[in-house]
Amino acid sequence: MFPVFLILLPFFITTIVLLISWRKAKDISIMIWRSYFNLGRLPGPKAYPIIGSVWQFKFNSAGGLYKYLWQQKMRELKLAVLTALQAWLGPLPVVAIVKPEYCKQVLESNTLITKAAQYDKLSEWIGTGLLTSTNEKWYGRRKMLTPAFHFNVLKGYGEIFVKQAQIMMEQMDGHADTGREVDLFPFVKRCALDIICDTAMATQINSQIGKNSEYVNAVVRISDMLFQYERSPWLWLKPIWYGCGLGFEFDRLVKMTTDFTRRVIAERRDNLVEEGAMEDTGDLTKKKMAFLDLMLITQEKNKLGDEDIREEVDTFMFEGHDTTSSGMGWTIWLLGQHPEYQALVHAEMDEVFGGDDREPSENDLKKCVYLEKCIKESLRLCPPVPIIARRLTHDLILDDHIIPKDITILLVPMGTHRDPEEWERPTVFYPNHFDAEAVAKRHPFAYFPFSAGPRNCIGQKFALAEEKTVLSYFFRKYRVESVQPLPGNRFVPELILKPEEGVKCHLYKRVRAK
Ligand code: HEM
Repeated sequence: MFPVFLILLPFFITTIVLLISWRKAKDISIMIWRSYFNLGRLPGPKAYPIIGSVWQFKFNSAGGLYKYLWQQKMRELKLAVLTALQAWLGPLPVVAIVKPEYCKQVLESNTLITKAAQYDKLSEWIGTGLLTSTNEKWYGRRKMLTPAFHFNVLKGYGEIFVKQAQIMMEQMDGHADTGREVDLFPFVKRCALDIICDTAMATQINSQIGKNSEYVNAVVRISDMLFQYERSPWLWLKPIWYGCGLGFEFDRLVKMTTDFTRRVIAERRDNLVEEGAMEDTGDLTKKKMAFLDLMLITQEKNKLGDEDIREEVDTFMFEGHDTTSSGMGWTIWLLGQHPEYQALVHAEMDEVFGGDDREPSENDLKKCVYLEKCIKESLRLCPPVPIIARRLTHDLILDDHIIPKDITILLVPMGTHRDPEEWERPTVFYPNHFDAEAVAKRHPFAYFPFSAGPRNCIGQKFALAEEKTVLSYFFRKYRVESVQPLPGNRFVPELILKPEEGVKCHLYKRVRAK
């Protein structure tokens, strides 16, 4: 009996693998077939077999999708408002939706919560943590991690925001009043990275003062490679991905960063044990602790393995620093092009803080109302997460279009945020878009930089508090003039939206009203 079983085992496994691949292949073929018949009435770029529409997109990423979708195509089709588009990424169809009502249908759904295959490569780094998991795993993790973003816990992070903002000011100081331009983006990025390492892992990597550059560079390079992979269908073939060396580089960097996280987790556990702080004493929202501490303390109760914790920490590392640095970078850049709005921010800073360099209290930050409008307006024009992708787990009816099950649907905040039916000045920086009366008149899904519905960004309050704290220091101290406005400095729609040429500015110290 035993040897027969052993002989049959490989056949059994092969059959299962073939069946799974066959079922997957069958589902994909049905979806492609149905897409040919159902998507024809949606506008979109011309597609050819195998290569699809990618030949239309320039391969320097700055030229890509946005330029095509929202400028060229709208002009060609004489469309005032774009509602939805179809395109073919290689042999696979995607539908991009823009109309707020369509976005509502997807984002509010409790069933359309499955991330698209486009996140699979990212999962090789961050695993299937909160961002990439689905169904039961996602529900469990969301419930477990929500207390880490409780108002009381966020208050504790204020100290870290302040400490890192002060270091950023020191680092920038030598670049003010020099008559030379300076790219402020790397400063903001390192500040955001140090903040997330300290809050997520209780670890100071001190990238602002030039430490741990190997880890920092690896995180940056992985993000670049992920975007290169997504927009180049030929790289999806393993022989090409590895043949051109990218695959090996990617695997090496992923191993390096995940090993770093594993080391941090082990050291942190030892510290907590030493401090006698591993006890789960009930209401954890009353304590000030890093996300990692929360997971370690509740590890047994939540049945988490070390690798489960590792993937959540790396998820925060990915989602929690590139996004906020992009948000702060764009806000500085946009205010640097609009001295009239920057003067209003300065007036607010002087009113709230006088000539003081003090740490902003909760109340101070509440009073920075105009600064908040500018941050929100920057997130409108330049949303750090430029594309949100879902795999449809059932057919979706959008007006009279049937979007077939299994297709990838893309929500594109940059398009929705410029809908001329919703925004008074769709393509220009205009902080008054966030006046209370204007907000009340708008469709609730005309603005979703943090996504919306059940899979919204768990870190949005964290992000806004961080941005307000850091920028309140920046605008108390400096006036800024951007060197390159659009179109010279274009959007790079990587996984996170970045300015192609950085945030090049002239920086001036301010004389503050007391
Ligand atoms: C300006 C800053 C930020 C923006 C614009 C932003 C935007 C977003 C968006 C659009 C999503 C949905 C992504 C998708 O469905 O594919 C998301 C999800 C997420 N964000 Fe953020 N984010 C920001 C900051 C942060 C921070 C600071 C953290 C953590 C500290 C964070 C953690 C997460 C996590 C864990 C998810 C997955 C949530 C889930 O699926 O349940 N984000 N974010």
